[in-house]
Amino acid sequence: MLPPGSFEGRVAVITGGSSGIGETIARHLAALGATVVLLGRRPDALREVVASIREAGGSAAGFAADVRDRERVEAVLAEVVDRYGRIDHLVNNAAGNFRVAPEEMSPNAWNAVVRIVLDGSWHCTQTVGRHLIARGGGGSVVSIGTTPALFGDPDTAHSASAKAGVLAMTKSLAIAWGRHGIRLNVVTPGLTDDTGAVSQLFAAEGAYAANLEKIPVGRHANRDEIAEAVTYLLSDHAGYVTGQNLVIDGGRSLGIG
Ligand SMILES: CCCCCCC/C=C/C(=O)SCCNC(=O)CCNC(=O)[C@H](O)C(C)(C)COP(=O)(O)OP(=O)(O)OC[C@H]1O[C@@H](n2cnc3c(N)ncnc32)[C@H](O)[C@@H]1OP(=O)(O)O
Ligand SMILES: NC(=O)C1=CN([C@@H]2O[C@H](COP(=O)(O)OP(=O)(O)OC[C@H]3O[C@@H](n4cnc5c(N)ncnc54)[C@H](OP(=O)(O)O)[C@@H]3O)[C@@H](O)[C@H]2O)C=CC1
Repeated sequence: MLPPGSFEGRVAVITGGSSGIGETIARHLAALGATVVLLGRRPDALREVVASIREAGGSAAGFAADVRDRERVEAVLAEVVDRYGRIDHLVNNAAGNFRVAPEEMSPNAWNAVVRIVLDGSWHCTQTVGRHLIARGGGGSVVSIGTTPALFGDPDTAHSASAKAGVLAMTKSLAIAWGRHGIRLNVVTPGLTDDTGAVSQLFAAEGAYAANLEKIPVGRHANRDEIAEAVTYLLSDHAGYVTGQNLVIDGGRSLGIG
């Protein structure tokens, strides 16, 4: 969708870039010229994706990091700046989720998800934001949202609450950092094929297919459709767009709100 070379000379950090939607975002950014830096907990998964991006002619590196670990996040991002001289873009994509009734949820279960989604996004965004401000501004951040953050979901209150926090963080920092030329937006996907969310949340026989009847366009999203929206919002073509939430769910949430 974007002209080739749109991200030439740029460095983009993608959390959870070793699988699912994050992996596809990384592939798109690399194909558009960015050096992509992937963060995730599993070194093997990172190695595999980095190798395959390089084989396709892209520039990529992977760093094992749990986004809940502030010290590790800061150390990794400092190493990225040392190695490449800059960070221009951040995609807060890493997330954890599982279905559990709110009255059954343990404190640790709540914390696991909230600390990955909300705290992890904060750690990465504040660290990258400080770098961008120190270098004189510019740059952009996209965080991945979820429709339950907008409308609620009884089975994933931890995730919905954390993602609602990410949306509020995005709007708040868009105001605070607009004067530095830093833009922040959210992309909110509907259910997307070949992702951890589907295997984690729609594992029951027939559950994923049954969801189709609720989607006006009659199909689930594919990962490329989400990645294209993310690359657009990160790019200079979206230079006047900040603090927004782009919902890409085939119309699923229309009529709910
Ligand atoms: C209409 C459209 C709606 C679409 C919504 C889709 C939104 C999608 C959002 C997503 O984020 S999808 C991403 C899916 N991918 C993943 O979840 C991969 C990463 N996940 C994980 O690493 C784990 O699942 C994790 C639990 C989130 C974190 O792993 P960690 O190793 O840190 O935690 P644990 O020690 O395993 O567990 C912590 C705590 O949580 C309890 N717990 C774990 N799973 C469940 C479960 N299925 N049900 C209830 N509780 C669970 C676990 O027991 C621990 O609690 P305590 O036992 O210690 O009290
Ligand atoms: N797929 C869908 O239908 C939808 C997805 N979303 C959102 O899209 C994003 C991607 O989802 P999806 O592709 O399904 O997810 P996946 O489960 O496929 O991928 C999640 C990625 O996040 C990484 N990750 C998880 N926890 C951590 C952590 N603590 N630190 C660092 N990395 C971590 C995982 O790597 P590792 O395990 O190696 O750490 C993995 O690479 C998420 O934000 C999700 O909430 C929103 C709506 C719908």
